[in-house]
Amino acid sequence: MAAPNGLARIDTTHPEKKAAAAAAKHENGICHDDSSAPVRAQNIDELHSMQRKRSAPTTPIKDTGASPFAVAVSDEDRRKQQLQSISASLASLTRETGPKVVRGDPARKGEAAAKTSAPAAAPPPPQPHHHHHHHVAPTISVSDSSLKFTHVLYNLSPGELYEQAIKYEKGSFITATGALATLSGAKTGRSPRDKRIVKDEAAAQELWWGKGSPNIEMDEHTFLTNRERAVDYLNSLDKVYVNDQFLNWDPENRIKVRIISARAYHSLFMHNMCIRPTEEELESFGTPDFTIYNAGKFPCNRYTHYMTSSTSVDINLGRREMVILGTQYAGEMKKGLFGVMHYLMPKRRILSLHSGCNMGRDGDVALFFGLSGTGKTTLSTDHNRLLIGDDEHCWSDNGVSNIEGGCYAKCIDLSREKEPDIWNAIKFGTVLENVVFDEHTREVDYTDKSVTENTRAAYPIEYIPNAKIPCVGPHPKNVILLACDAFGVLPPVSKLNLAQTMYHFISGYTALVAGTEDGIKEPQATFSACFGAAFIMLHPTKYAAMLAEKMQTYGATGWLVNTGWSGGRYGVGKRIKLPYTRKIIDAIHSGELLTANYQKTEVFGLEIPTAIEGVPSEILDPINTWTDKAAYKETLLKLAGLFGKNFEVFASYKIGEDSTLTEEILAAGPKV
Ligand SMILES: Nc1ncnc2c1ncn2[C@@H]1O[C@H](COP(=O)(O)OP(=O)(O)OP(=O)(O)O)[C@@H](O)[C@H]1O
Ligand SMILES: O=C([O-])CC(=O)C(=O)O
Ligand SMILES: [Ca+2]
Ligand SMILES: [Mn+2]
Repeated sequence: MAAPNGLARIDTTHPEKKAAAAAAKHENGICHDDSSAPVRAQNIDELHSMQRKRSAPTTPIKDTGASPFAVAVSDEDRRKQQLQSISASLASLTRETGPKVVRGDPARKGEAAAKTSAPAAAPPPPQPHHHHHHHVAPTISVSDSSLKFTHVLYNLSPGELYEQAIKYEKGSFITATGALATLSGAKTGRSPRDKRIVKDEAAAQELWWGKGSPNIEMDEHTFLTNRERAVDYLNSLDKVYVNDQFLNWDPENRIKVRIISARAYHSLFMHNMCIRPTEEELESFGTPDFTIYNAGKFPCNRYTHYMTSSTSVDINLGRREMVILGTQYAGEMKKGLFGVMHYLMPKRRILSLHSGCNMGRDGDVALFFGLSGTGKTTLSTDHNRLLIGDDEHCWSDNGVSNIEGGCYAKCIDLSREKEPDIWNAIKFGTVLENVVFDEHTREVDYTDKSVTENTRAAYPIEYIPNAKIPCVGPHPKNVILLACDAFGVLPPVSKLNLAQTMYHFISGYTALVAGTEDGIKEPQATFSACFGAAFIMLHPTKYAAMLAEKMQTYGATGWLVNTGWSGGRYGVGKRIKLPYTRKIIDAIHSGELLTANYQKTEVFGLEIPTAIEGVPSEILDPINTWTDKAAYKETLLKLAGLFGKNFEVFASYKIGEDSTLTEEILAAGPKV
């Protein structure tokens, strides 16, 4: 119906005639797009309200006990209980009641919010007190904060969190593949030097303190000061995000966690990283076992005792709480909870592990230990195997279980070819931290380190196509210790006996390359006990003894894999090609390496295979790849010296009940 000048003609036909004409056309078997019925809304507001269907009301809580007096709780009562529980979490310790909390976005006035307003909550539940302070907190029953409502955005969906982030948080964008690009602010890695643990009587006895320990003490009063600062900050906001989720896929040892945060970015990160409850599980969630107050946008007060910077990450095991001030790096929450698991699980005789974990189709499980950036996520995400988890696991009498519900992959230099499963997981729902992208196309440039080298993607584990859900498996067959050796002298793979496995597990060697830990930019040899000294709570020998016992009981084999330099040290040689490392790992899984021929290296006394399918044999012994043999020997001895020096502090400890094993472990180190 084009006019002679080529422009569409304005149609002046009466709508009724038009409908009749359309019907006639339809009869001819031709359907035109002007034939659909018009929208039924009377105005734009009504149209908009039609777009969003109200979520179906959740079913009442079913009483699981067999009590004949059990009464079903109504949806309204359940919501009220939830809000009261959140108000109790947010309660100031110096006022009588928690804040008035209300569900919903303050920007959506007059909608759901007004209807669900909760009465001010009951005082917070009594907490175990280990100390008596001479400081008696004043009771302020009336304050401005008790006059205002705190809006609670409770367990929002990724779509809702995207909208919140994009609307309210600068630096939030949707990338070309649908991920949410975010900025974590000034901190782009964890701040281990700003971590504090409350040293109450129980903690003083149970935890590892002193030289080498990551646990820097704080007193209860200082913790409460920081907690109050965080709670007051959170309550001063228009709205807070609350996540109620789980940790640990082992149903008998599941922990309920609540995360209260100021940013949609943090809420989406934890939505991805923790285990997501079903509707039903959420209904009976009740009181959390552990609560995080993430006030990371707000600094700590440097005049507060124990504060050495404006960042403070404080864990109080007695109160089962963690407070974050002065850092918005989201990994702090995930690793804070990991520390808590390192305390709670060993109490139940369960070993917590900083490791990745996957399983072959025949049920053979492998653990991948290693410090940050050594390849836990990269190597446990293996297209030929089922992924149980990439970073945090438990090993109990029943087998292994993932602690988390998501993965946290490094993205620097990420490529579709080398890491296809991680590449494809970066889609809608995934949080992409600190990456750089094209302003217009929104294509991410994974090689760009302008913001940080520690760029990260956090995605739910089911974004990996061969994830094993539920994330549990049988006892491990192989225990792979990953080290990224920037000195280039450790062999690409060695088979370890039990004593050597323990020696290297306790040593926890790598050379940090990227800045996961704030402040570290240049490569540097690092020893971190149990491949995670920053997260362990007890003395390393406690975890080592448990690992030795489990490996012995279940007949697991230990391996040391160098995912670092070959052909010379950092600056001279190159990082071992990922496809070669994958071939090595394949040969461990398949059993090929168990029956290979071995030779023993000097100094470290490591058993190295002479050939591996798909790997050039000359790289298997590092000396072959160095042109300067004298420099090789010198570097080898230097590293051996560093190992020896690091191990000195462990020489006086006994590992397990078995003193023979302890002696064997001490003898399993390099000979200088
Ligand atoms: N030969 C190799 N083996 C393993 N990873 C390699 C190798 N060469 C390069 N890489 C790169 O090293 C990085 C390993 O990071 P990965 O995310 O697996 O660390 P991680 O051990 O999971 O650390 P974190 O505990 O911090 O999450 C990836 O960016 C990977 O592409
Ligand atoms: O915790 C982080 O920031 C990332 C990580 O997995 C680690 O450092 O081990
Ligand atoms: Ca990882
Ligand atoms: Mn990690």
